[in-house]
Amino acid sequence: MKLEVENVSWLGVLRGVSLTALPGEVVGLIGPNGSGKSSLLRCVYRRIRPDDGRVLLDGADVWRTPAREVARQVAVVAQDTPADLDETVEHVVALGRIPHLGALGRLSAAEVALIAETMERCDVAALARRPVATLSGGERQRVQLARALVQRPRLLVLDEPTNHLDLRHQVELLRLIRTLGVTVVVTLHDLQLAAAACDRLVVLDAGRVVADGSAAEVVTEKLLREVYQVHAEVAPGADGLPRLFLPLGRAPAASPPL
Ligand SMILES: Nc1ncnc2c1ncn2[C@@H]1O[C@H](COP(=O)(O)OP(=O)(O)OP(=O)(O)O)[C@@H](O)[C@H]1O
Repeated sequence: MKLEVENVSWLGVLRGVSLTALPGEVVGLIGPNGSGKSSLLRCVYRRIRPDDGRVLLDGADVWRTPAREVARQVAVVAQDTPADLDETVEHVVALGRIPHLGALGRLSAAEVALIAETMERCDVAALARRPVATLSGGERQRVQLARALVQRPRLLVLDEPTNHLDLRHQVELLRLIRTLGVTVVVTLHDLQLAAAACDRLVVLDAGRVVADGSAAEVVTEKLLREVYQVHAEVAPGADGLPRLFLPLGRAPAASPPL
């Protein structure tokens, strides 16, 4: 699915934002705290209505499309997804099928199999019978991802999906989203992970797009200095992707103590 954000403004938080995600592209949205990333995602998944501008999914304005139709095509893992704490993991994951259910509201055998397979993929199958309230933050996040994936979306919107995940699960999640073949828009704070995981990066600063391009084009010392106010060294790794060397005030290791 092609996503086009055209000149979107909202409450002074977003100021004329435009971006495009081509079918199957993984687009990373980066920028400092408060720059408008979550607000922009909310406009994309039709949670908030822009004061100006449009969001188009395969050319159709989301606000001229019925909410249920958007819900069938767009899955979201938001930072504020309600947790359904008393429900079991398998119940919460199955909720992802709601936009597709017919009048009887029954899951088909194929849907039950899809739910089981997706729980395996997201490493939550062993937790299936546990109430969500008893899970760790990272486990809950993987449950929300499984719920989004069983929806079989054409556009997947992820707001900081790695923020509770340990290193293994961060790598697995970002690998997984690259294998789905659907369009993905994802916010990430870890610029090195974003560079490795995304086909393209879009940078927001104070509600405006200030850079849009490949990781090598976008993650530069100038960007870190001007947008993040951090003086860091950026050098390409063997794969050509930018590596960040952050000034954390540590001197190089001295000779070992005697
Ligand atoms: N409903 C709202 N009404 C007014 N201001 C809002 C509203 N929602 C968000 N904001 C403000 O808009 C700005 C951008 O918020 P947003 O959550 O989009 O930023 P973000 O880039 O996702 O930040 P973070 O990296 O901290 O998650 C913030 O200053 C926030 O306080």
